[in-house]
Amino acid sequence: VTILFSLLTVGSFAQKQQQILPADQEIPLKYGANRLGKRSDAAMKKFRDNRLGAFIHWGLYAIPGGEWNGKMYNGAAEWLKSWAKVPADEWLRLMDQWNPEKFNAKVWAKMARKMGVKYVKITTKHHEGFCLWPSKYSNYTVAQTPYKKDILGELVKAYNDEGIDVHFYFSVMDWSHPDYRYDIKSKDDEVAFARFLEFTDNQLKELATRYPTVKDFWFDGTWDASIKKNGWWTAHAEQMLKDLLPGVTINSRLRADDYGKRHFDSNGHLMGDYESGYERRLPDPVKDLKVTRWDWEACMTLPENQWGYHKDWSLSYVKTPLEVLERIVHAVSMGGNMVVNFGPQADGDFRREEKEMADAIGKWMQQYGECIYGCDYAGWDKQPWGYYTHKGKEVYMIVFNPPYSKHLVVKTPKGTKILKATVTNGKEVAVTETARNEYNVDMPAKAPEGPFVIKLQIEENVSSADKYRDALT
Ligand SMILES: C[C@@H]1O/C(=N\OC(=O)Nc2ccccc2)[C@@H](O)[C@H](O)[C@@H]1O
Repeated sequence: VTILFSLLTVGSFAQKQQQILPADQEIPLKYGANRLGKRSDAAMKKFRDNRLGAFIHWGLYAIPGGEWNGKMYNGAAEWLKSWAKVPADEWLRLMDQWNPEKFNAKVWAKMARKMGVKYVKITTKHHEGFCLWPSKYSNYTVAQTPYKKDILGELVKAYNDEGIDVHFYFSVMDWSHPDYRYDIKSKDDEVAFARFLEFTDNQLKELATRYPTVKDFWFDGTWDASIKKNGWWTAHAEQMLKDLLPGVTINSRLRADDYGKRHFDSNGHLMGDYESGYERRLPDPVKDLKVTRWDWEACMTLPENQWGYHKDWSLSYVKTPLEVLERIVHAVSMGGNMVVNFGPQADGDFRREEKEMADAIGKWMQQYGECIYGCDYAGWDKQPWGYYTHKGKEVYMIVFNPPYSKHLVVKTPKGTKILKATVTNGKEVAVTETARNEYNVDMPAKAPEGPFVIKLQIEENVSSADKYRDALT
């Protein structure tokens, strides 16, 4: 009882605090974190340096687009089967209508390149169980639709040809499979779920071998008790993919440890290669600086919560391109990646709002992308005018809120001096030291129309004669 109590206490403590327990208090885990700290290999560096990605949520749900039997549901469109309580066999009959006549993988890839994304995460199979590839382990795939062809294969080739990395979204929870269980409550459940995990292994091996250029697996649909009670399998799935595809990255959402703890194990260590809990939310730039200790990737939707295509976006607020841009910069400023979602229409084209957003982001990234790609957390105190990112000997100021004072207050860490400040077009702006490690960086005389970047040349570990006297309070 004591051991169980202490485990539960540790577990809940770690869950709330994600605190790293002193090594001598750590509990032994067979299926906990395989590694402490960030991965430092080239494949993870590429994942991190990419910084900006796009999500593609595309499946049968795009056909009804949030409406079933004449009733509009304002929940996430890719969950319509659940909201409308549609039986699996009836839902999967949507396959007879799957024939995206406007689909052109090359057009999608060019749109992604113009937006400036360095990787695209594609839903190979969402909760509904419909596979965008001709899986030989399921009857619910593109091969059994009027379209017939391997959509996933076409997309992998088209994106890779544009120099864009491809990541696979994979939902473990599969509403089409008779052996899926939400919980394990009997021997029968155990036997059925074992068959289900074998089916899942087969599909993962199939994806890894058919599409060996895939760089990442983003697991989803892993929150049910059935998975949490099979933490061993989540560790096995990660290792199986890493054996098949050396360098591949795996998100934390796959993992559950010996006690069902997800993302961070019972000792508070991150499982997988990057945290994937920031979905439609971001860490606070002052209160949540703990996230800078590990790799993480956020993902976001344009509406409040629509991943798959929904025909009526008037049901919630739709973010402007500027609001999308600020979230991208916010994530990178805290050492994270940002993945912006697209929910293609059933015909294979994109809705106007998504095309306009991609175009606007692409224009900004073309001019200022150097403050995003390959950049990281600068470690400087957040200021109201915007965000910092850091690369090599440079710190970038990304200005979203220009002040009436016409100068931008910058507080540098102890021993760090600002040598020069230039606007991206090369023009210098004045830098005035106002106090110890405090500066006013002037706004450019003609402030750009929208968010812009000032590049700071810095010198670190400078010990200068301290000309400032602190008040003797
Ligand atoms: C990216 C999204 O991922 C999902 N679910 O994610 C979560 O449940 N996310 C979550 C839940 C609790 C905490 C943090 C994130 C899916 O159900 C949804 O359709 C979409 O594919």
